[in-house]
Amino acid sequence: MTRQELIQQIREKRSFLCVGLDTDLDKIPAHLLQTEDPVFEFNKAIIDATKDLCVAYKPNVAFYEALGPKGWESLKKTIDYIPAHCLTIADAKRGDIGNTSTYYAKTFFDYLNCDAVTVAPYMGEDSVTPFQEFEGKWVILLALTSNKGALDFQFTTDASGEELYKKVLKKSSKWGSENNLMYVVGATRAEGIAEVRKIVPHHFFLVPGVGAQGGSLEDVAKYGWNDDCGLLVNASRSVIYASNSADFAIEARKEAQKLQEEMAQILTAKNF
Ligand SMILES: O=c1ccn([C@@H]2O[C@H](COP(=O)(O)O)[C@@H](O)[C@H]2O)c(=O)[nH]1
Repeated sequence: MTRQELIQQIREKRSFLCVGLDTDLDKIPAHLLQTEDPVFEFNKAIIDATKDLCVAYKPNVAFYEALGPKGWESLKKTIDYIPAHCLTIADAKRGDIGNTSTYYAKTFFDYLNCDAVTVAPYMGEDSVTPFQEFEGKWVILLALTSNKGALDFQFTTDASGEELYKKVLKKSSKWGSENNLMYVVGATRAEGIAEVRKIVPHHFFLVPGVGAQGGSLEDVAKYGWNDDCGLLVNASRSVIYASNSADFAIEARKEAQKLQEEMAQILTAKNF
């Protein structure tokens, strides 16, 4: 999906919601465990219930890999099931020496046919650019993460007082363009979102941390907005585990709809 197509979807659906598919066998309704592929059955019901309310889905690969070959099968079936009008993000946080990164990229872009993959920048340019050689695909680079451990490295400063995450942004923004590179910026770091936006005014941000982690959608929009919206706000647990009974998809839809309605108000207030 191109940047223009993504922007068009945001305009039409009045939403910049990404639904996170962190599908956990211990949390899904018990009746699904009797089916051939509980993970896929759960995801299918969530996708059917929310596909008009969101512009992206983000399966977190860890939840699938932990199940071995069966998990990979569920992941592939899920990605194939996501409609083409939604961006498909593999949250895999990969990155290695160049030839290995190429094979990670082949896995997520060629084999699984995802639109985007999350990549960790720690190993530098040659670990990231192999992902960018895939036409029409996106790298979503970890910039300022939502977790407590972000303080361990990302906020450390050099002699000039500049934080590491700012260096990552300045350098990595030269490796791609706003048409193939986005950044992960945590919703739990409202003041940081504004700083990131100053350094990369045109790129899209994937923003986890609204919902279960307590980030504020209002603050994300206040500090992260750009002329093209520039935001994909992810919610995983607060949407997909709204209920663990037979009504789970109905309740997931209600949670997604609350977020979509708040997003529609923001988009309208911004004359978008
Ligand atoms: O900084 C980051 C980067 C990635 N994540 C991922 O996003 C979702 C958030 O799930 P919730 O249930 O909505 O909290 C999850 O897959 C994380 O691994 C993040 O939270 N923060």
